[in-house]
Amino acid sequence: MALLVSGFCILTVTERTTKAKHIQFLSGVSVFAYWLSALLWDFIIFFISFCLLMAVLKNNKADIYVTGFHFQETMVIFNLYGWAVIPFVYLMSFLFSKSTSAFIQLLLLNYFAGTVGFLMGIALENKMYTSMSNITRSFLLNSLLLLPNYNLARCIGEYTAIYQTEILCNLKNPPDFLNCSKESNKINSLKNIYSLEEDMIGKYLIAMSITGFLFFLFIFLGETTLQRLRTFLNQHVYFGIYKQIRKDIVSKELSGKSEDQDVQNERDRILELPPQELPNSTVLLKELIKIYFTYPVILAIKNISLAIQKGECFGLLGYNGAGKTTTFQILTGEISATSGEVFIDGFNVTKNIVKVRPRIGYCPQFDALLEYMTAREIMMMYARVWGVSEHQIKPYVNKCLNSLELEAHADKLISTYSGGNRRRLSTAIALVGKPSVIFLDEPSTGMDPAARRLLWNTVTRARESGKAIIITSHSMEECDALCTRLAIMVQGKFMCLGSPQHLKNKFGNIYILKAKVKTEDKLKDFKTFIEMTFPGSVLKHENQGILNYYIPRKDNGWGKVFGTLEKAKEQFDLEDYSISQVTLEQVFLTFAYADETAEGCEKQEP
Ligand SMILES: Nc1ncnc2c1ncn2[C@@H]1O[C@H](COP(=O)(O)OP(=O)(O)OP(=O)(O)O)[C@@H](O)[C@H]1O
Repeated sequence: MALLVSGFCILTVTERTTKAKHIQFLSGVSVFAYWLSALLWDFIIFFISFCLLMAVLKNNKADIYVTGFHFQETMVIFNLYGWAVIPFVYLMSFLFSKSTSAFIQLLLLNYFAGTVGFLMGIALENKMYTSMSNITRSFLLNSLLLLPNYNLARCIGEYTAIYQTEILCNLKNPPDFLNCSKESNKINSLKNIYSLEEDMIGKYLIAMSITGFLFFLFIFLGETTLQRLRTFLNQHVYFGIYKQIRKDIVSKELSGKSEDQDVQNERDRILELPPQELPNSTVLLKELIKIYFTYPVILAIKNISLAIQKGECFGLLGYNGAGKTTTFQILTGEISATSGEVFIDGFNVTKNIVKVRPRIGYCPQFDALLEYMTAREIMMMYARVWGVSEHQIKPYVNKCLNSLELEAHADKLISTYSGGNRRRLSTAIALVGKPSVIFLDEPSTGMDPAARRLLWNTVTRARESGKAIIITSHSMEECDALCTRLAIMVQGKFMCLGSPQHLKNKFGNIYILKAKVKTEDKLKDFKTFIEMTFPGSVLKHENQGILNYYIPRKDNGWGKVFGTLEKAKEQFDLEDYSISQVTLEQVFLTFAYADETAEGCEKQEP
């Protein structure tokens, strides 16, 4: 039994750690429905296993458990055990982050609760521990009642003892060690088997009925109230203490003031908004701070403010550890902010998460997929959860699968998918239903160029249909292609904000010149020519006659640069040349420099 029931933790741990549960909540599944359906399903498995066990007992002529009314009694014991132990395993599974270790440790716990617990219970009842006070003894005995496997073992133990005695007392010559007249009296009043008397199973059955309900209640409270308690502690206790003892860091790092004019303008605009206008943006972050109170304390988000409207695709760029995923986790209600407010479609994420969840589509950084389903099945499940009507589900799912060219893999198990196909499917799930905001955390990781283009088209179509999209990516090409606005995050702060073109114009105050000189003897002259004609130009790279220059834009228009290079082409025997504007990647790299050189750093313009 311990082996069977401990297995029920595998899915709950997997779905929690892979975030598949979070995605289901975002799709509109209520906490109650999620756990109740898990309980019902596992109970069906448990019941089938119980029936098989009964068949084995019957086959082995273990009549005291199966024949006549005994079958009903065995059924009551096992069903109440199932009712208690399944929520118990679910509750315990919250302590683990790996399904395999959860399974092994719960297996040991359940096994020893049933064996060692059983022996302990008997020893305590028989007052073998003479030095123990009665209070301690009854405390330990009552504590053991919290363990479903202990209750099962005691029920089976008492039950077997009663009926075994009955059989022996009915023999012609009952054994002498049994006081059969007394035992028969007890057995004759069969109703007593459920009584609360000692040697009867009543109290264990009651314990299982109550604990099953309590465990389920704790799970429900853990999913709802615990999150609120954690938020309260973070916002009012830990942050309050931190503000007192680290005033210097709070005033320097968390003030929210920015060196960058665009970031500061956005912040001022949001702070000046009257409270009744705050909910008008599709996504609004107001003075958002997230601190992880670990050792050492991590300032993951340092007071950022941002408003995103319908039809916008906003890119959140930054190096590993900049705070992008943390921002997403707060926006989707997975974790709470330490300070500040976040609104989605006018609803405060912290205070009204139930209303916020169905407005969000989320493709997390690591695929939150249920490996044992096919793409079609999982899409149908989410479509159903989103409320797509039953007769439309099939065409709807086909359309979604087609849009990311997944139909060829639609009926294969997800566990057999390649990394790129998993990302495609995760993105398709984020787009299911009618979310007004879609969060895509590095959606194109591992995709081939064709799949990436397909993704871009799908995202652009979603944006044009009026959804707000927030995307993180390490591909600057992708951000350039998709984003209407973007921000570069460094160590939890926005360092710049605006459209890709605006940022290129603002920070890319250089041209990039690539030229190939045919003959070696003209190379030196060409270099001197460039340095004289464009003072301040820098030779970034040289290889086999190919020169790569950064030319300052100041006083040098496109016309002047092209005109000069056209003349130089003949004069210095250039095989070819190209002039381009700075790329988004180069803008991004300037902030990398800032990230590496200083904490809470300022940007270095190229
Ligand atoms: N659960 C956590 N506990 C403690 N610190 C955390 C936790 N999650 C994130 N951090 C820290 O917060 C900071 C921001 O992390 P985050 O995952 O948001 O970065 P990111 O920009 O998404 O990085 P990547 O591009 O690698 O995904 C990092 O310093 C990280 O170590």
